[in-house]
Amino acid sequence: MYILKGEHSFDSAHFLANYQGKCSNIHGHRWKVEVEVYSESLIEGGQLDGMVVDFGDLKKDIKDVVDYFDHALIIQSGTMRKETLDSIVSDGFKVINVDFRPTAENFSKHFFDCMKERSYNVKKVTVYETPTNSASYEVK
Ligand SMILES: Nc1nc2c(c(=O)[nH]1)N=C([C@H](O)[C@H](O)COP(=O)(O)OP(=O)(O)OP(=O)(O)O)CN2
Ligand SMILES: [Zn+2]
Repeated sequence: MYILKGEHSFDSAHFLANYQGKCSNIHGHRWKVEVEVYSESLIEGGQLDGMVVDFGDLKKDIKDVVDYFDHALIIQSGTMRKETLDSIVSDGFKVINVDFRPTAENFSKHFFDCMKERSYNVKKVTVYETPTNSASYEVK
């Protein structure tokens, strides 16, 4: 099996609601997202001869799905008081509501699904919250 890997990073803030500890506070990360796609065969003929997919196309699609979250405050829907949320939004800050707790684990599944929607055979997605903390979602 052939496996290709691409990565892209984004900077954003989040907090973990209902968490006892410092991560319940709004804080930021440079999240690194690694995406692995697979194929049993290679394209034959033409410009893509000998490739699973052009690295350039893979890179662009990873960047598209990842950059959506760049320089934003990511909030699990329903975990911030409406008044607080309304103030932040009306002051012009970029807020993204997600329907999952914004953990590295949930982001790895989220980006896995995003790349699958773009028709990639996704093998594994790894999300680094810090250089030493990461979570992966993969198919066996
Ligand atoms: N399994 C998970 N555990 C935690 C997650 C997560 O996504 N999955 N996330 C957090 C927090 O978001 C937090 O930012 C991580 O903090 P921490 O583990 O403290 O990491 P640091 O490297 O910043 O720790 P320092 O001790 O400050 O260097 C928590 N857990
Ligand atoms: Zn965090």
